[in-house]
Amino acid sequence: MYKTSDENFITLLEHFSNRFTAPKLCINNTTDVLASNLWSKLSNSNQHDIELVCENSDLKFSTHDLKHQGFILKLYQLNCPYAYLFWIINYFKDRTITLDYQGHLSKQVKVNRGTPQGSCFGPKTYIVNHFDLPSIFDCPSEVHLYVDDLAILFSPSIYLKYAQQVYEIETRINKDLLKLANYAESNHQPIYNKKTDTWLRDEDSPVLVRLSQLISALTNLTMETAEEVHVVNYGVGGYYSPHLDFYHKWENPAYFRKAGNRIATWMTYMSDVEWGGATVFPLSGGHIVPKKGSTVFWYNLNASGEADYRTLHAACPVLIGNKWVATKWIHEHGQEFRRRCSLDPMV
Ligand SMILES: O=C(O)CCC(=O)C(=O)O
Ligand SMILES: [Fe+2]
Repeated sequence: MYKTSDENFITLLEHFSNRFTAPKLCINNTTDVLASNLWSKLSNSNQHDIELVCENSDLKFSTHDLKHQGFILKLYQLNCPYAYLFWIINYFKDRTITLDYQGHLSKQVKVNRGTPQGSCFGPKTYIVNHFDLPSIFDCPSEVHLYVDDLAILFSPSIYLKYAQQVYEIETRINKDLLKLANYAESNHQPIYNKKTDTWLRDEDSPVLVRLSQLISALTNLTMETAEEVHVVNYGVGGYYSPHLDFYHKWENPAYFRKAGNRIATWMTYMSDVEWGGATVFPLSGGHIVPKKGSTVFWYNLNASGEADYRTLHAACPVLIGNKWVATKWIHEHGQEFRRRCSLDPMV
């Protein structure tokens, strides 16, 4: 286990004594569209910080998300000598970042989290910041910490002998995840116990065009009115509460005029999840364990266009690993000759 001895900080000081200039981040392999989006977001707002650059990153527990304020507090709690503390406060103070896209420099963006890319300050701050994390959990048999993730392993010898046990396990898991959230809060660390997401348009990559073609071929539904691909990432503790994918007309009539309701959901798991993260359908009693490359497809509406409430579903918390899904919501308009209507509301 890491100890914050003077020696470690002296090493840190040596490494960083020459590094007071603002780091420059180059975006490579970025399409013009993405870069100009990024560019306009940056120039239209002074709210954005380094988070914007890392918006698709899953390194939620890494030092990218290390808030400087929280880190300083932690060092203080660890009785870090004042001389080093002040040096580090100074090091983070007024740090800015400039994006370089093909020689075009953005204006400077204030950085209040993360450590410069490639610096050895990163791993060290990570260790200092998280070294006491495993101790907060009561229940798990093991907690593993990685630079980019955390794994909470619950007792491997749980056999479901009686129904009550399910409730007990759930209570234990929830208790520990709550502690994790509180820990994150007091360390000024964001914990993404919901999900992080982004949307990908067909224009972004030929792969997405092929995906749309594949979905259309397999479902016999048109993708003309479908939504962009919704990519979602869940870290440890990440979940999605029970919900329905379709909308009700009274919620947003304009939405319905455009393409109709979400007739069907196509969801591809882009990763395996070591433990947890299943998609559950509580009303129909089914659950799907994520498996990289596999897909779930279901109709949200009956053939009459009526909402099918049996499609209520949720994503269980991830306990070990990381979960990635890509979802395509397919709409009603254009399916008239592809999925025949029925007058029977139950069909
Ligand atoms: O991640 C999952 O398993 C479910 C995701 C989902 O239901 C949604 O994004 O609407
Ligand atoms: Fe959903």
